[in-house]
Amino acid sequence: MTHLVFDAVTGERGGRTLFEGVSFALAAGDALRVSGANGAGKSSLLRIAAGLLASAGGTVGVEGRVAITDERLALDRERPLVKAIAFWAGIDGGDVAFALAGTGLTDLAEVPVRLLSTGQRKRAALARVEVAGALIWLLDEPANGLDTAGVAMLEALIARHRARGGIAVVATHQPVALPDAQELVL
Ligand SMILES: Nc1ncnc2c1ncn2[C@@H]1O[C@H](COP(=O)(O)OP(=O)(O)OP(=O)(O)O)[C@@H](O)[C@H]1O
Repeated sequence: MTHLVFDAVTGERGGRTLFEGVSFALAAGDALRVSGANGAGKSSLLRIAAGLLASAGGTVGVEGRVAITDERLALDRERPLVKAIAFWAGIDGGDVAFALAGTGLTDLAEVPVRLLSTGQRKRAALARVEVAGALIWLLDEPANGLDTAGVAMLEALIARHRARGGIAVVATHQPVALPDAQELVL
């Protein structure tokens, strides 16, 4: 069964302890909101969950494929958006049209990634996560740069992901509605 479990996890960066004793258990359909001051370690926690950074203590249990978004956009800047997303669909097998529609980007399909606005780039990052078909979404400040409609789109996307058995971990300073989410303050 899909799950993401932290048991007394310690996060360190550059020899400095950012957090310790962090525990939570997420199963299919669950969400976790991670908040905390700048530098508290939210991004580091997501990177530990993704297996990109080693924890300095405790155990992490992951069952299911993981997709992470951070400030970098893992899309080819020179390609039209639809082709850049399709590159990942080619690897991961997702539905490009569905991902673009779900993020409100259908009309921008032919625009090169480098010409997208800040909010459109944020939407494109979500389309890339959607197309990855992963069950565990790790979203780092996904609402930054999104307008009101964009935040509503994000909320709907996460709700749909959870309804089909996905897990969402959302590190955010913004008010993003995550019904029945667990809360973690670092
Ligand atoms: N590669 C690294 N080497 C050493 N220290 C790092 C490295 N990356 C991040 N840090 C430090 O780790 C701390 C936590 O960073 P992190 O990005 O996880 O925090 P955050 O809670 O996501 O912050 P923000 O709200 O500003 O995005 C910061 O003090 C940062 O300077």
